[in-house]
Amino acid sequence: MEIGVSILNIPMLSLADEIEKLNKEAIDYFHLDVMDGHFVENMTFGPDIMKEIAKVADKPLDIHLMVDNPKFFIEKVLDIHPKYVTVHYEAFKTDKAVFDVLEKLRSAGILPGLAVNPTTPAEKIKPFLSEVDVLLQMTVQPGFGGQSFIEDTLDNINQFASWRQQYQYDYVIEVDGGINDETGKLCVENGVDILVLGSYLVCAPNREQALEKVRGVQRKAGN
Ligand SMILES: O=C(CO)[C@@H](O)[C@H](O)COP(=O)(O)O
Repeated sequence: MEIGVSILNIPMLSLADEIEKLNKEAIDYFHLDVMDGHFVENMTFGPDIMKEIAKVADKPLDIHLMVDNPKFFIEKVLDIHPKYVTVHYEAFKTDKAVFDVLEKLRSAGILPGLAVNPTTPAEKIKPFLSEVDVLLQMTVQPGFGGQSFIEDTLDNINQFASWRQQYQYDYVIEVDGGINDETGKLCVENGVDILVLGSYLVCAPNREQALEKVRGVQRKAGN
């Protein structure tokens, strides 16, 4: 099990300091939520800020594009070499457009991811599973941090885990939204590999303890 930290709930003006602090914590990725105010009703940052983040972050970047026009952003982040770039299934009008963008990422040396909103049935994602390295199941409606985990999303998670086994796919399953030690445990028990921690970690009075709680639970479960 790996841990990404979503920086969405960090005040923008303290981003550099907070990233420096988070560099010292036992996390595996910085999860960057890019929002354009169209695909979701919130706006965050664009390529220039991500380039600044890349200069201070010493963990791999996991970019989550909650935008209508992912191609625009992809072109502009190639030179910061993120590990993953994840686009939303719901942002595309045709399956071909989804395949094209996943291929574009792979040919640029970036591991392609597909994100799924809580209400999107797993069946819709099935055609793309052989082409993705990360399957990001949103466990809240995307747009804002601090929401509660939607338990119904466990159905999709189970389905993705079972198809992975059945068809020998090798994508990792990531969850994002409302993740804490308890919901994280539930997710890992259902086949999740990467937990994105947002407000649970960023707003914790003691981040090390908060992380230890999540890692401790997983250790007991043997993951
Ligand atoms: O992408 C999103 C929300 O759209 C997430 O990354 C949240 O930022 C996670 O924050 P918490 O729900 O854990 O507070």
